[in-house]
Amino acid sequence: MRGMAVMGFHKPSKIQERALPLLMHNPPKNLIGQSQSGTGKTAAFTLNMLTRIDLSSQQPQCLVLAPTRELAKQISGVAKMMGSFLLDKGLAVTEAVPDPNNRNKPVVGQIVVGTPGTTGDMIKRRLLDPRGIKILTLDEADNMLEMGSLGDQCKRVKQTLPRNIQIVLFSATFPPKVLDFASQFAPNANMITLEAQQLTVKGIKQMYLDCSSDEEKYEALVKFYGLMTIASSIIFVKRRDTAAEIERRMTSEGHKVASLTGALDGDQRDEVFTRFRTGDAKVLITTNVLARGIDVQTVTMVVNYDIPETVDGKPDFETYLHRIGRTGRFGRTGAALSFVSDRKSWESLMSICNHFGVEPTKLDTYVPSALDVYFNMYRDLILTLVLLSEDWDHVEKMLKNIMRNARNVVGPEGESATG
Ligand SMILES: Nc1ncnc2c1ncn2[C@@H]1O[C@H](COP(=O)(O)OP(=O)(O)OP(=O)(O)O)[C@@H](O)[C@H]1O
Repeated sequence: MRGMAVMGFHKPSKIQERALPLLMHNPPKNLIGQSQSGTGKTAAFTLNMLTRIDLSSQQPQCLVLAPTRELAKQISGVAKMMGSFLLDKGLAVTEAVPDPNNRNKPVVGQIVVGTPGTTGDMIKRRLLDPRGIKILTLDEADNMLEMGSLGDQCKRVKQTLPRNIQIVLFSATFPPKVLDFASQFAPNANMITLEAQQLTVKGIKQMYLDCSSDEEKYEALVKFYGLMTIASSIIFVKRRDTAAEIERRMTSEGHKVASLTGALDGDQRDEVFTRFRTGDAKVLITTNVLARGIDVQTVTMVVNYDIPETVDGKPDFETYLHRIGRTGRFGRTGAALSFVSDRKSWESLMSICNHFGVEPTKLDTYVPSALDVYFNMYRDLILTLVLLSEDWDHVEKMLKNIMRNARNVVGPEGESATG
């Protein structure tokens, strides 16, 4: 309770209120829990672990698996913060993520948070003793149980754990086909699921820019960032080479950007992500690798530079929801801007918006005069950010920037018109 108070949690969210009694009930029962992005699922499963561990032993007792190192580290950070008043009583939280400097170091600590490949490898090499584990939690569980390497790795890890442990699965999305797997992985579980219509993205202002080519997309993106100062934002692309190209162009325009893709090694990823989390770089360019779970509260804008698609080229509803869920967290405001450049990407976006019952606002890229850039192309965005922002210092800075830009483009009349 003291840990939560320090974190500023004064009352539980809906999912916490529903999940906690089910999770903490004795004898322990499995749980499959679904709730919107950014509603505090991490705190729910962390509290369950902190309540159930035996601090007199350093043996691993709770294992959390997450799809990426960034998310595993974030969860371990939450556990350490929420358990900060237990640290002097022997609480230890350890990460099981790739670390070439500590490849042979045994994992101790009641709570272990890892990625499935590395965790499995450590168990195999007897660096992590699975015999005392009593809770297995999968965050982003639908992704973790998908067919393929993540799903296989999770199953393998589970086979090494004692039987009759509590299994907890959380995600914002559980597509029907994965829900079947999930019920096998966590048998007889209590279920908290959302109806399709409850899974909304309506709290986030959604807009799109219709470009005629890839080149126009680049230009529009760079122009967009040239005019706006956004607190922090994430640009999602499909391919690593697009991320590199955007990074190059934006850097040459003087923006401080960070680019994080699977092409980087672990240390580089940590460094890039820290730059973004601390606000040193305001723009993060990334692929779907960071679409899920990441919680950076200053993110007010998500850009879908490429519309998310499944491997077979269909619109990817779940990924869209997870991506835009990086903003608007825990009731905050946020905006999402998607780029389309041909019929296919436009149809994909419309199909996604239709699926979630939202109508995105079209922003105009036609530039008849410099002033129209402000009043047409950016009107909706400016209004959204100005009207909904909670951070008035940021709004003031943004307005000053808009006025300065207007003056640069059209002279003093721009400033008075913008004013
Ligand atoms: N009871 C609470 N009161 C205030 N803030 C909270 C509370 N619970 C969680 N939060 C905050 O809400 C934010 C989102 O929480 P969290 O990252 O756990 O969301 P999530 O549901 O796991 O989202 P996602 O589906 O994107 O992974 C965090 O910054 C967290 O600190």
